[in-house]
Formats: sequence, structure tokens, C-alpha cells
Amino acid sequence: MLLDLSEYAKITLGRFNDTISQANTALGIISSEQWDDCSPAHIGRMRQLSVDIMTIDEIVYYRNGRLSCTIWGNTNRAILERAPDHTLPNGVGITLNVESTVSRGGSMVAVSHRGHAVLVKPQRMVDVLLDTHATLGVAMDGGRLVALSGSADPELLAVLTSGPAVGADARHFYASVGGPGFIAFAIAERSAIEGRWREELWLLLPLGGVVSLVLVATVAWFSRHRLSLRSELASAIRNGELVVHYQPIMSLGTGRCVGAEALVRWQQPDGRMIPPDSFIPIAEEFGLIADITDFMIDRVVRDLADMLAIDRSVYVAINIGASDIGSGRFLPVLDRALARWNVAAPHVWLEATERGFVDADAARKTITAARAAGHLVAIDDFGTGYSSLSLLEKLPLDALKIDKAFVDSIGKDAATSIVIPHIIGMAKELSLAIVAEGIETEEQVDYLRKAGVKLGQGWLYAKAMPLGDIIDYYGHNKAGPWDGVPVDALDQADGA
Ligand SMILES: Nc1nc2c(ncn2[C@@H]2O[C@@H]3COP(=O)(O)O[C@H]4[C@@H](O)[C@H](n5cnc6c(=O)[nH]c(N)nc65)O[C@@H]4COP(=O)(O)O[C@H]3[C@H]2O)c(=O)[nH]1
Repeated sequence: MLLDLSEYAKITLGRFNDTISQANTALGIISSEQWDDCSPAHIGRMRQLSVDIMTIDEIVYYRNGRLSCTIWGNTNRAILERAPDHTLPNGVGITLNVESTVSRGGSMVAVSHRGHAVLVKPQRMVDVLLDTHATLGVAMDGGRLVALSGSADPELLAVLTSGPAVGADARHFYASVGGPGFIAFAIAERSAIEGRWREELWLLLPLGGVVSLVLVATVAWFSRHRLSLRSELASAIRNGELVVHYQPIMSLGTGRCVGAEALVRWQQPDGRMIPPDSFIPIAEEFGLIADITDFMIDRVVRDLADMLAIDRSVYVAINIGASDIGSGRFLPVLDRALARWNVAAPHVWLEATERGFVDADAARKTITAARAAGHLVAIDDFGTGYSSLSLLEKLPLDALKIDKAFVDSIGKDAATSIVIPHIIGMAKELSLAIVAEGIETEEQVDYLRKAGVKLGQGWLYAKAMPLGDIIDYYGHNKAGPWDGVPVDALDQADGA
């Protein structure tokens, strides 16, 4: 039995070392790629690594010793980088009790180098064996506890963390093994194992049994991690942590509001809002996007009924995830919501990003059905992805949204600034309505207006806001009937 506990301690030390080495790998990759600007690409890379490398829960970046961004986006929370509690020979630091920016329940172990810190839940380091009564742990040389799988007697912990040991006292069997800088240990309560059946199991369990137990545990552990991001998001959806904000869409001619784009946010228990760019890609990857689309449809159509009480000409655009555009699955859901809240279809615009058009035939089917039901369909973020003019020609679209990246280039000597006249020309040629996104300056509005763009949204007018605020905003700024909005489609809603 003592031999088995020594094995368990060794396996625990191995798990700990593997975790640190995987964190090291992530740090090596991110440092060789020289990310340091907290740009969307930098954040996307951190997120990708945290999904790809199983042991990692989160990656964060400190600039000048202050938390600057995480896999969930930029942050301005005043969190300072702490000096490591231990430094490995390669200069990588290990810091205990670091606050996670998103995961609930407890502090994390940070493995850090040059500003980047990989965060790992301490439980992962001792999440080794299933169905055992042993308590497993890892401590730093000097006795500071890094991770513990259960609870343990403090006096015994002091013995175990002071150096390698194998033995028993009145209540426990125990063993600890040392590695450079760290000690791992396993403790079993006498009472739990002294019953004959259990004792036999512990004494007779062959090493092969231990190995297969470890294999089973490893597989379970890996899949648990893969599921943890997914399950955080899934439970957020279930627990009503998603909220909808609305960004006004304006007539550029009159500066009045014609409608809004519905944008999802993930509200954390402490009130922070995680932006959709941080979790929509995860939702797409893990098959949760349908739940988000359904949530948005339900909430937005209900909210629209309130907005329509003020004015019958308002419309709201909903983003539809790529896989939903491919399948068309959401159309009956939308239909039912419209019937339930007595809202006419033309008041709901649908926005699909270019990713949704990868299977052009499937997308065409969905768009055709949506338009037949009375919705306007827009291509979002045009020019940033895979689309080409020929794809645009093939799809029966109503509107094109010009991505903020192109609007930003207006008046600048940027490589992208030559693109915007082409996009506008192309949209006009195909008789598509144009909505410009991310308008921040009067200069941009002037340019767009002169170029014949009728609709736009951006912080120059207003940021996305909760329902109560958009209702106020709309009440004070509403446009005349169909101001700048494609008339044909909305005429049908007039009698709604
Ligand atoms: N810096 C700056 N930003 C501005 C300005 N005006 C608008 N924006 C931001 O630009 C984004 C416009 O939405 P999008 O292109 O549809 O891009 C959306 C959309 O593709 C996706 N998304 C949002 N809600 C949903 C949803 O319910 N379902 C799906 N599938 N995707 C969603 O997430 C993307 C990002 O949404 P947000 O973070 O809310 O970011 C929004 C909006 O807050 C401006 O003047 N300056």
C-alpha cells in the first residue's frame, strides 16, 4: 500500500510537470510569434492556444505590469502582475492564487514569461486518479501548497511538504516524492482503507491496474477540459447570463434613427460584459451557436414588440451564426416568435457573415426562404473574409454592411482606403442597400453620404445599449417613415 501511495505521488508529480511543460509550450509559441499589442489577432491567438492545449484554462497578457487583455478581450480592470512565487531555471515564473478573469470558483496557478501568463486551475494538477480515497497534492519546496485534491491534516502536510517521506501515523498512510523545486504527495485515511475489501484492493492492485486507471483518468481529464469552456458558455446560456444590447442604425442623410442591430453580450456575475467576439467563435466551434441564435430571436422579437408600440417603422437586425445560415434551422423558430409577439417579418433583418456563405448552395436556400417570409438579408463584415463578387452575384441579398476596417480607412492613407469605393460601387451595381459600420467621425459620414451610402451605425451616434435606453433613444431620434431604408420590403410591414 505504501508502495502504491509512492506511485500515486510520482504520477501526481508527473501530471504537475506535464502541466507546467504544456504551459511552457504555449508561452514559447506566443513569445516566438511576438504578440504584444492586444489586437483582435493577438487575443484570437491566445484563445486558440487555450482551446488547443488541454491543460490551459486561460491566457492573459500584462503590459507594463498591468493586465491588458485576456482570451476574453481587452480589459481595463486594475489588476497588477505579481512577482512569481517560484522561478524555473528557464526564467518561467510560477505564481499561486492568481485571480481568473472569467472562471468562477477559486484562484488559479499562473505560469508566466515576459508578460504572458498561462492560467491553470490547481485541481487539474492533481486530477489524476478516479475513484480513489487518496488525497493528492503538490507543494513548492519550502512547503507552500500549490494544489490539493481534497482536505488534509495541516500537521501531516507540514511533514509531507518538508521533503520526501513514506510512512504512517495513527490516522493516515502517506508518501511524498520530490522533484526539482516541488514535492508531490499522496495520503490515504486508515479508516477508509482498513476494511478487508479495500485493504485487499490497495495491497493487491497490480501496477497494470494503476496504469490503466491513470489512462482512463487521463482521457476523462482531457475531455473534461475540452468541455470546460463549452460548459461555461452552455451554463451561461441556460442561466440567463446572455443579454442583448441594441446599437442604433441611422439614416446618414438626416441623422435620425431607423432601427438597431441586436448584439449579444455575456454578463458576468460581477457585472462585467464579455463581448461577442470573445465567445461567438467558441460557440461556433462547440455547436452552441444555435442556442445563441434561438435566445436572440426570442429576446429580440419580444423587445421589438415594445419598440413597435412607439413607432411602426422600426426594424432590428439579428446576427445569424454561420452554421445556422447553412442549415436554415432557425427559420421556423423565428416564424413562431413573430407569430407569438405579433410582429411582422419585415421588421426583422437578418445579418450573416461571409463565413455563413462557404456552402453557397445551402446559404442560397436559407436566404431565399427568409426573403420569401418577408425578411431583409444583409451580408455582414463584407470584404473581411472569403466572399468574392461572384459569390455576391449568386446570392439573393438585400443589403451589404461595410466593415469598420474599411470605414476606418476613410481619409487615411491606408492600403484599405482604396477598397471602399469599390465596395460601394459593387453594392450599387447589384442594387444592394448599404449600411456602413463603425462610423466614428463626421469626416467619415460626409464621405459616405457623398458616396451615396444611406445608412450607418457607429459610436459617433451611439454605442450599443440596453432595451430601455434604445427605446428612449429611438423615441427622441426616430426617422420619418422608411427614411433611407429600402422601401419595397418595409412597405409590407407598414400595415402590420
Ligand atoms: N470600435 C468601434 N466599434 C463599433 C462601432 N460601432 C459599432 N461597433 C461594434 O462593431 C460591431 C458590429 O457588429 P458586427 O459587425 O455585426 O459584429 C458582431 C457580430 O459579428 C458578432 N455578434 C454579435 N452579436 C451576435 C449574435 O447575437 N449572434 C451572432 N452569431 N453573432 C453576433 O459579434 C461581432 C462583434 O459585436 P460587438 O462586439 O457588439 O461589436 C459591434 C459593435 O459594438 C464604432 O464606432 N467603433
